[in-house]
Amino acid sequence: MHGERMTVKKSKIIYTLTDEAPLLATASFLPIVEAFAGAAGIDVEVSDISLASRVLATFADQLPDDQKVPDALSELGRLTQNPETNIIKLPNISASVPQLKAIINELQGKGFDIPNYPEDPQTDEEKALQQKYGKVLGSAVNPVLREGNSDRRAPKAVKEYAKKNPHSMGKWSQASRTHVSHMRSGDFYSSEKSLTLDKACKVNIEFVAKNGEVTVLKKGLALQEGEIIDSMFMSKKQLCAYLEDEMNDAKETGVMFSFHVKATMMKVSHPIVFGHAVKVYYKDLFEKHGKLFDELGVNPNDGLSSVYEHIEKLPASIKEEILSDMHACYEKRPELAMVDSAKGISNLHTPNEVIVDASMPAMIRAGGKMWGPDGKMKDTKAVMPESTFARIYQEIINFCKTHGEFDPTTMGTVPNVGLMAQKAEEYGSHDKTFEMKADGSTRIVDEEGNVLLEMDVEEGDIWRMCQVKDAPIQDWVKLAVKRARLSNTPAVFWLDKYRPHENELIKKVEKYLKDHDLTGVDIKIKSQTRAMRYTLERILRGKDTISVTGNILRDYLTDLFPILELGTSAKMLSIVPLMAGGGLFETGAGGSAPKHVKQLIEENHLRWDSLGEFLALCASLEHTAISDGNAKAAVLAKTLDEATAKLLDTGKSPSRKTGELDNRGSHFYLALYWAQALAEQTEDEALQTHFQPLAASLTENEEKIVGTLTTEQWHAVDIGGYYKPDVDKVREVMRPSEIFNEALASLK
Ligand SMILES: NC(=O)C1=CN([C@@H]2O[C@H](COP(=O)(O)OP(=O)(O)OC[C@H]3O[C@@H](n4cnc5c(N)ncnc54)[C@H](OP(=O)(O)O)[C@@H]3O)[C@@H](O)[C@H]2O)C=CC1
Ligand SMILES: O=C(O)CCC(=O)C(=O)O
Ligand SMILES: [Mg+2]
Repeated sequence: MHGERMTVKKSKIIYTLTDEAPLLATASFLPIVEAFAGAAGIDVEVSDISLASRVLATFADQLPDDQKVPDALSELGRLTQNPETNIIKLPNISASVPQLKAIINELQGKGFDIPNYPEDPQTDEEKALQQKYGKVLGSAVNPVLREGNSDRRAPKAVKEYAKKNPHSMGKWSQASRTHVSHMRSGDFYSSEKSLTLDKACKVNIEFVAKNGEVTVLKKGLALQEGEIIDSMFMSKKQLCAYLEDEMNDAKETGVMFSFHVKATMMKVSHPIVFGHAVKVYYKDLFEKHGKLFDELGVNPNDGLSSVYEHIEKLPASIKEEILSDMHACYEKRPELAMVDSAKGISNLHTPNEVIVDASMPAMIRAGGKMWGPDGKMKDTKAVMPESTFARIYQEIINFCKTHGEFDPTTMGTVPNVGLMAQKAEEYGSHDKTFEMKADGSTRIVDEEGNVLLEMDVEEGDIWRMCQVKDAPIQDWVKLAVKRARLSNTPAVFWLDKYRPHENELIKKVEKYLKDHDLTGVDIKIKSQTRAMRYTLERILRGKDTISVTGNILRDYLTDLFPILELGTSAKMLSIVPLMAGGGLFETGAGGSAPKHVKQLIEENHLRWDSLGEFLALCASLEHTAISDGNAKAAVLAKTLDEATAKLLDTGKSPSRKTGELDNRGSHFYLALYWAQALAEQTEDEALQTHFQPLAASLTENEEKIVGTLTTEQWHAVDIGGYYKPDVDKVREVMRPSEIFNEALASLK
């Protein structure tokens, strides 16, 4: 033997089941993945990390056996530490409280005996329950799985396609009144303090009241040597004064008001900020009915929807008075940007419908406009209280006003290398974020009693601690150098030396860059506004620039540039090389597109584009080929790449319009082109023979299959639920072509 026989390990890819549009798309695409991957000896295992599954897993101990659900997310989290792990991760809902209440309602209606969410817990039992539900709230999935830094980019074929087939871009006028507003003091940026630990230690987070009484907010937090920690707060007083000023300014100057936060991902701090915006906008309403609202359990952090929800139970006359007082606010306040102007749903309705990473780029792509209450697109004052990152948007708006909108046929591309691993920076601050109950000071104290960081705070301030470990920073610098070298593209670290946290980061970046051979690579460090300006000057000239950023800018920039360059961030390749050696392949850089579900249910058309899934699958197969020595997987990856390019070239991506090719149709074409490419290649004869019958039958039946997939549209369909749709009903809707289904089944 002498090791001559090549041993091929059994390979496995884990495919996640998530929510909304991507879950529906999976019902159609997963059978294709299973059929094709099976030919290379790859098992495709599913892992249900949907919001529904996560809620049910939380209460597994109190559900009957036939309703118990395993804790798939924790298991996946454990697997990220295993070098053999290969996960394809689709976008999932990061739930706000109103969404959590809606899903609890749906699950209870389906016979799952789970408790209501205690919004205002009084007893210890209710407090424990709120904590339990807290684990599924907000961005509860991504931080668990992202045990590596982020590499997001537009693949060459996708960028070329966008250049040849540009999406529409709204016109930017120099007379546009759109601008970004942020706090000038009293925000996290203004108060931030930061340091790098010279030795490992354990710390407590403490609040010291004016009378000297100490409350431990968090106990025994273990920190590593070389870790950067920060302490910062946002002043409630200054935030509310700022919001009042900005609303008055918008009213006086006749510009619309829009509010952009990330209440889903920044699940503790931003709902509070959002709640202040609601209370300030509807100040008269809350002043007059505040006591009643408190009794009813209205929570402004859940948006105006909470007022609507709770006044339902009131007698008609009181309800009408409240609604009339609510409408009176609109007379005094500026127009609000809308989510759905037909239904009167505004930007302040719920905290999850306007999410900054997607909302600002969509506005910039539309020429600086958002929908107004009258259903018309208008200029807006985009309010983003926290100044740390808001300034990049003003910079790009200035640029668009001067140079006009970007031209997708000529503009360069901006890939991103993002610091993300091990819950880096603000992203991991949720369990260290506190709303201050009184005036006093907060401090981070080590076990020897040394105060590491301390600051004075007032009642209502939002204080938080962030941390970033040293190993992820080293890995991030390495990834940046690697991407710069492999793509022969300049890389810019977007770091601001006047921000204490980033000043600490700069020291480490400068140190760790020395570990690499930098000959021939162009690496710079620039403050955020300068980095933005530099990158935009280059984009305009068709030049590419890698942005190397911290976690929040990773999120912002990987929607911003793709939406301008490609029309959507769904077309991004989104790789997370896990630090333990495995691979996490995310599909696109966007979310779960709730609007798409509505169109499917009403008109049986799913406009979700699975290009992100195709790209992730290809990268996952390439990873399998290398890590498992699976040569067939390499052939599958190569042919999938060809099929994806052909799908783009032949215009078989889903259309937005009902009656035209949709998600299901585009999956058919991917399968057809992939089978044809496999049947034609000669690198692996067994695969060639295996796929020839499928290629022949799909080619022969193209018209019939596509006919079924498109003519069935235009009528309402029932999928038996929103958060936990019925599996059989979804299958029926998403896989309507028997001929296609049988052809795939015959491959096994
Ligand atoms: N990786 C993850 O898990 C992420 C999850 N999220 C979560 O997703 C949900 C929705 O977030 P939201 O901010 O609305 O952002 P989305 O990215 O879901 O939606 C914004 C818009 O982008 C377009 N879009 C996104 N993906 C696709 C796709 N595959 N094909 C075609 N168009 C696409 C759609 O435009 P149009 O309607 O014009 O067709 C959509 O309405 C939230 O619960 C959020 O927390 C958000 C980001 C990442
Ligand atoms: O985790 C989330 O809530 C959103 C993640 C996101 O928007 C991103 O990674 O781009
Ligand atoms: Mg994002």
